[in-house]
Amino acid sequence: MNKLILSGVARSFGDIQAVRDVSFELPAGSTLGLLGPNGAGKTTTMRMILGILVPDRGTLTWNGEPIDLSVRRRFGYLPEERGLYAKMRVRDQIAYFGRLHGVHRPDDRTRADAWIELLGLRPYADRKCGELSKGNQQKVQIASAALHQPELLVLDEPFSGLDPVNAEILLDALRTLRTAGTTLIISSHQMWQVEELCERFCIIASGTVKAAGTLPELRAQWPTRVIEVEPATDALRAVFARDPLARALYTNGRATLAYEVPADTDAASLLRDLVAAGDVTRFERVEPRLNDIYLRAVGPAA
Ligand SMILES: Nc1ncnc2c1ncn2[C@@H]1O[C@H](COP(=O)(O)OP(=O)(O)OP(=O)(O)O)[C@@H](O)[C@H]1O
Repeated sequence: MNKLILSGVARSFGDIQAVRDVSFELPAGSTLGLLGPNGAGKTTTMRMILGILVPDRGTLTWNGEPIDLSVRRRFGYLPEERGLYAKMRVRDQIAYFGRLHGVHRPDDRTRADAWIELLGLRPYADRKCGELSKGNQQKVQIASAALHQPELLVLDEPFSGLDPVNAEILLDALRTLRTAGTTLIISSHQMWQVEELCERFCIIASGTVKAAGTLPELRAQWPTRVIEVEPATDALRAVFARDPLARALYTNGRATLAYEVPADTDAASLLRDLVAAGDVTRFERVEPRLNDIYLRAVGPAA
């Protein structure tokens, strides 16, 4: 099966160990959310996947081949530091980056126009890139990275700086790529967008993998249960307070109590105790969200 494999990858810069030990496998056609606090080593990992940085240790392969220049030409990259030719016009710029990756004329312009439509850039197509807002420049750069229909598209913080409408437009474009079978690696601090888009997640902190897998796999490793109860009264809070292992979580606009309880808690007897203590309008065992899993996985590194 075609896939990306990172095995024991490490990279330092002088005394700084940016990536200590990262291993994961990503089947071709799937979508990976690469998560981690600032300085975790995400960009360094992405640069090694793209063959821009050489690892000090470990191996990286795409469909069994080492990632050399010929493989790298089939990849696309939105780097963290954005860079466009300020004086070039939007359509020309997107087409130019496509040609650099082997898209011939007139396909370059046809594809550029399709991306301009997809990302809502039509009003800016003939404007110079330097005249566009930061968010629109970012969309131009995403189109430039994707024009040659890369096998693997790596996007470093693609949602940062986009307003909610543009973030939704980008999310739609990425869903289209996903449906077309493009393998996607996305680093982001925007949890709900990553949760919505990605099938797999790799959470790294201090250059090592803290948790990896699909959301059901990550949830299966979650050691406790989360219980939500309404209304949020002191009488119901007091029931949880009797269990020294119960820990209060969020309160959803103060209407809901959410507690983490040990996995072997007897939910039926907990519900009986709550009903005996007060009026319970809702009692639900909820699955932890990606954000909860992230916070637990990165721990003090966050
Ligand atoms: N070229 C470099 N020279 C020296 N140190 C570097 C270099 N690139 C990265 N680092 C250091 O390596 C560590 C990991 O950086 P990296 O950019 O990979 O993290 P990140 O997870 O992408 O962070 P962020 O979310 O803030 O973008 C940091 O301590 C960073 O300062």
